[in-house]
Amino acid sequence: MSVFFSHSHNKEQPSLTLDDVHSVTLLGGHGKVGQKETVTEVKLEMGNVVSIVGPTGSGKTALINDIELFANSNTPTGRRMLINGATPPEELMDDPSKNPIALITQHTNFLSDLPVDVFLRMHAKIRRADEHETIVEETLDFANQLTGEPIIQGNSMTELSGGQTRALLIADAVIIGNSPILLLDEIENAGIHRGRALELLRNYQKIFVFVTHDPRIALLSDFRIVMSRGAMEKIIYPDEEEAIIIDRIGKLDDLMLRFRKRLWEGERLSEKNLDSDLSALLSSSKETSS
Ligand SMILES: Nc1ncnc2c1ncn2[C@@H]1O[C@H](COP(=O)(O)OP(=O)(O)OP(=O)(O)O)[C@@H](O)[C@H]1O
Repeated sequence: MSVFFSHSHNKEQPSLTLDDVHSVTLLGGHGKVGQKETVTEVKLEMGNVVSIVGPTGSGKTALINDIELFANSNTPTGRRMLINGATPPEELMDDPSKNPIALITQHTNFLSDLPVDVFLRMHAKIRRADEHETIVEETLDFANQLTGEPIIQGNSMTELSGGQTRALLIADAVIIGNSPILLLDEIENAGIHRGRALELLRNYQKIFVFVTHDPRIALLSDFRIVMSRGAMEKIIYPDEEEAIIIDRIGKLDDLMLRFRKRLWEGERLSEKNLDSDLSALLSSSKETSS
């Protein structure tokens, strides 16, 4: 028996409300070829923003699925997931109003064709009756800061674009659902402002776990879990040098976004505008580092 399956980890919590959740612990299992994971224990605490990085097929989605499924040595990875240091009670999985986890992927959708404001008001009345009017506004405002394309309240949920849907799903889970644990699987491809999203999310004390291929999200996280061949291989905390680099990566990213916008607007790219954007980027990087 492995050392981390200690007696205390086998305790089951009697019952738990969303506000009682303080931490999630992952106890390592094995990788795709049965190799034992080098990282045997990871603790995610309230307020943490964490990224999972690694090449395609390295097991990033399998890792967040373990969190979502309350893994208890019963998934292909053999991992275990604990809440507040103990095995979560089964009722958490069965009752959506008690489940502390919201998983949002590129394929998650709302199953409703109601107008946006009607849907949000209905959800808010069920989840947070006493403050439902103000939180609907807060939710829409938050979603609109995440997406480049403002959401029109009267539009039906099914008319939302992919980016708007992802933004509203996140806002709804954070504010109305009040989920303490949010798992976000590659949402960066869905028209969400990444740097801004992280800044905004940090205003809410939650555990945010990003599966990401985006360097900006990975470097802005509190730490990153590096996956390899289905296993958690390393945990990396950003150091001072990375804190400096992130500023430059942000500028490179902004440059790419500018080019993308030009393409969207039907412009033809030219060497001249590439050169002028690159030299503006280089001179602002020099100013920052001097
Ligand atoms: N520890 C493991 N043991 C057994 N199978 C695993 C393990 N980890 C991942 N797998 C399997 O390997 C395949 C690829 O894993 P996964 O989809 O999680 O990779 P990924 O890093 O999310 O890939 P992508 O970046 O392409 O989305 C899946 O079929 C998954 O079930």
